[in-house]
Amino acid sequence: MDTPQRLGIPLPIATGSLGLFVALIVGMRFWGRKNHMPVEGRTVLITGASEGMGRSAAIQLAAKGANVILVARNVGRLEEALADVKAAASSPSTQRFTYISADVSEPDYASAVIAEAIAWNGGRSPDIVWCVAGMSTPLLWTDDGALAAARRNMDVNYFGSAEMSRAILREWLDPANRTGPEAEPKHLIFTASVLALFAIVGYGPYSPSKWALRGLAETLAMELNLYPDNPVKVHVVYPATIVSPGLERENKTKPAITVELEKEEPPESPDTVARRAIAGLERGEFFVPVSFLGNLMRCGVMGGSPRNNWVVDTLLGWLVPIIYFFVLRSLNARVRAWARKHGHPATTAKATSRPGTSMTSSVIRSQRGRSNKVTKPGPPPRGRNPRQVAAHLAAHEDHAHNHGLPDDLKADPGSVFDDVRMGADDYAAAAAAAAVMDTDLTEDAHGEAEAEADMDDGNATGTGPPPAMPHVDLTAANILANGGAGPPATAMSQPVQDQLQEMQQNLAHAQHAHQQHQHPHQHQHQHQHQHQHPHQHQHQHQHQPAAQMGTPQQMQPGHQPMEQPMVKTTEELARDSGYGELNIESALAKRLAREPGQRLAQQRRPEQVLNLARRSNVEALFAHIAGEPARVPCKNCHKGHGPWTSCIVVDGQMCGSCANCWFNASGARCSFHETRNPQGVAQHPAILPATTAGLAGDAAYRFAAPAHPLLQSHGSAMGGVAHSGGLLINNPVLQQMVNRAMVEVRAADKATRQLIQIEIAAKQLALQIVECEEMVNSQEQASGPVPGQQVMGDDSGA
Ligand SMILES: NC(=O)C1=CN([C@@H]2O[C@H](COP(=O)(O)OP(=O)(O)OC[C@H]3O[C@@H](n4cnc5c(N)ncnc54)[C@H](OP(=O)(O)O)[C@@H]3O)[C@@H](O)[C@H]2O)C=CC1
Ligand SMILES: CCCCCCCCCCCCCCCC(=O)[C@@H](N)CO
Repeated sequence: MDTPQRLGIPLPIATGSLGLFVALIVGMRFWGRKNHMPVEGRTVLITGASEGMGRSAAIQLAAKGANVILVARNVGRLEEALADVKAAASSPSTQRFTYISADVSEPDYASAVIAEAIAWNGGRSPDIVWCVAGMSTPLLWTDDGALAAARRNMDVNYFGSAEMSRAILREWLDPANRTGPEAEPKHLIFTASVLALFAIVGYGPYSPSKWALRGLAETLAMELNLYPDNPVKVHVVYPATIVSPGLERENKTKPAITVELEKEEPPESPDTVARRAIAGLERGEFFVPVSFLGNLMRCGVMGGSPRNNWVVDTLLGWLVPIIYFFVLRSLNARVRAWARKHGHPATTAKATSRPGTSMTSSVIRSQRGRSNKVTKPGPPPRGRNPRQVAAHLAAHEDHAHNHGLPDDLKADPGSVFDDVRMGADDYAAAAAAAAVMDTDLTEDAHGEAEAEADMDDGNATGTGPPPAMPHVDLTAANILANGGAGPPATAMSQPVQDQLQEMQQNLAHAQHAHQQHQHPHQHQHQHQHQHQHPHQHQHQHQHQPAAQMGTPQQMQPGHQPMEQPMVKTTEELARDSGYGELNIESALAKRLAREPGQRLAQQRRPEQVLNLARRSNVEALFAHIAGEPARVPCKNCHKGHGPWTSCIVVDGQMCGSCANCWFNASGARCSFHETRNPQGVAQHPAILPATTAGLAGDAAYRFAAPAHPLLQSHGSAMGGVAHSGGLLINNPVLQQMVNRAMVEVRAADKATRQLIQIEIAAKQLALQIVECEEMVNSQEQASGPVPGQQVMGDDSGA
């Protein structure tokens, strides 16, 4: 009775409530003895089964005759746990055990896990799924990293279980898997915490994830009534403190006041908690508390929750407010007393186990490369008043997820991508910080690798390698620009634009074969394409000599074996770009001339004749062909200066300037050059790490062949025009573009890849919409509306 007294509950009330509780529980025993969750011969899948309560549950269920599938990330620990589970089996000859390594915080992890489990289980889904995997990062809400920790806790605790529950329910509830209402129900078990019922200071990053879980579980408890022929029972376990490896980890960031208050609920061993939880599950409870206080808390929050027992729950429910009357007064008084004694939490970081400094260093440590808005300003200077410090921390962190994009857009459209990337960096750093909290503080050798893995998963939510979708830098934007009355096209876009224009014109022509009013230039395209085999296809861009593709021979890489990479040297591409004999004199020019070229040089003003007698201008030309595109163009290129259409840099060359600014001016005006430090180029955040090596023999070209969705969508937009297939794919410019994209994507880290994908998706959407608009417009412009059927007819006739 020590606890209630410390909580300020008068003894009579404490004994009274306990007596009532015990009487009711004892009473319960008489009218509910059936085992509602037999496990013998059933298959149980448990996430978070390699340590702590999950591991104990796995062992105990094995001892009751279950087949068990353990899920966690770390294979070494899974193997150890698996051995323990096997050793506990009641009939080792018939029971089967396995593990699956998976990270529950990965989006879409669960369906693969369930598929693997079903395959292992002879085609049958597990009968019981218990989501135990979880983590906790206790922090005061204004502590550094609390928001990042909250996201991470949500990803693991809530989404980890949410995804799993969805994957298994889609199996269980499949009409094909009907068992009828009388069949033994499946069991879906969530693991929350008493902190989902009763909040205490310091669990801001954690409690909501468990509250969310409860919200989901109760929703499902009702939703499952929709499937009387696929009976499934939902349960939620509400442990209090479990003495587990997880507890050790969370204690490293736990505020001292939290440590103090949670002493009210005595810690239990994982085995005890698992045993009580299984007992509750066998009693058929929805709401599975595993301690006295846990049960009281449960009765205090019932609301519309399913009842374990209407009589007990109702009576205790009446009692709990009276208990809370004392408990809450006591707890809050203690927190206030704590504050009086220890002062503002921000100033007591050093004196206690508060994580202030270590958290900050975690963030810095796990950060890669550039500084960002989370880490840049560093810890607040000492000597500020505590309120300012707290305000600083809070404002600072909120800012990280709160960019004023519209304003930025107004100020400088070119900065949008940069800004978005900064946002992602912030998130990456935040996730990294959380990841470090999650695992890096563990003592074992896995820590580092896990932190890395976690960090990656924070950076990039996608699973597996990114699809082989090239980053079509700028191209789609230019197509868009071309589609509307937009700004003039820039890098690499003109040939693509032309191709698309041709295709659209072909389409238009097919639709309106007798249309008279044609621009001569367009007309020419049409006549050229109309009856030609795609590989003989040749186009003449009179307005764009610099972008000439060279001879028809060069335009037909499709005739080469696909495995053979088509890589030209920079010098060859310079020639292909329309620059004749060049004096290659300087060392840089000589070196670049031999390097694999990345692109054709396209002039902003095609008619302009460049002075290539100047040695550095040849360097600039070669650099433009051989270099890497700057992530964000320099100010000059952004404004449209310089001879060529894109901003290209060569790592460590041209004093850091881009090729355009090197031309004629030796880089003097280039904003990359401002530091006058050649090394600065590679470090400039706007520039990707340059990786020009290794294109020869690169499989890049093979990836060029499977049509990029962008191209496919145009192919299909052709609506059946015969030669749409080979049109774009055989274009060397496109192949260069794909090769370059390969280089860029290989060099990109996960966060950048995600952004690349987002960018692509955004552009594709835009493209689709604009094309759709154009299609509609062109149909309207034609001699009256043309019904779709007729168009098809015309096509097939063409
Ligand atoms: N300890 C406590 O005081 C309390 C804990 N709880 C909850 O009870 C459950 C068990 O806690 P506890 O016994 O402390 O567990 P531990 O923290 O000791 O063990 C966690 C288990 O989950 C696995 N896991 C963690 N993160 C992931 C992930 N991202 N993907 C897959 N598996 C993961 C771990 O393996 P690996 O790291 O290899 O992936 C390990 O097997 C958790 O949900 C926890 O939130 C509730 C109340 C109190
Ligand atoms: C009628 C109700 C009376 C209420 C008394 C309140 C006493 C406070 C006990 C708080 C216990 C906190 C355990 C945290 C477990 C957990 O989930 C973390 N370890 C995270 O892993």
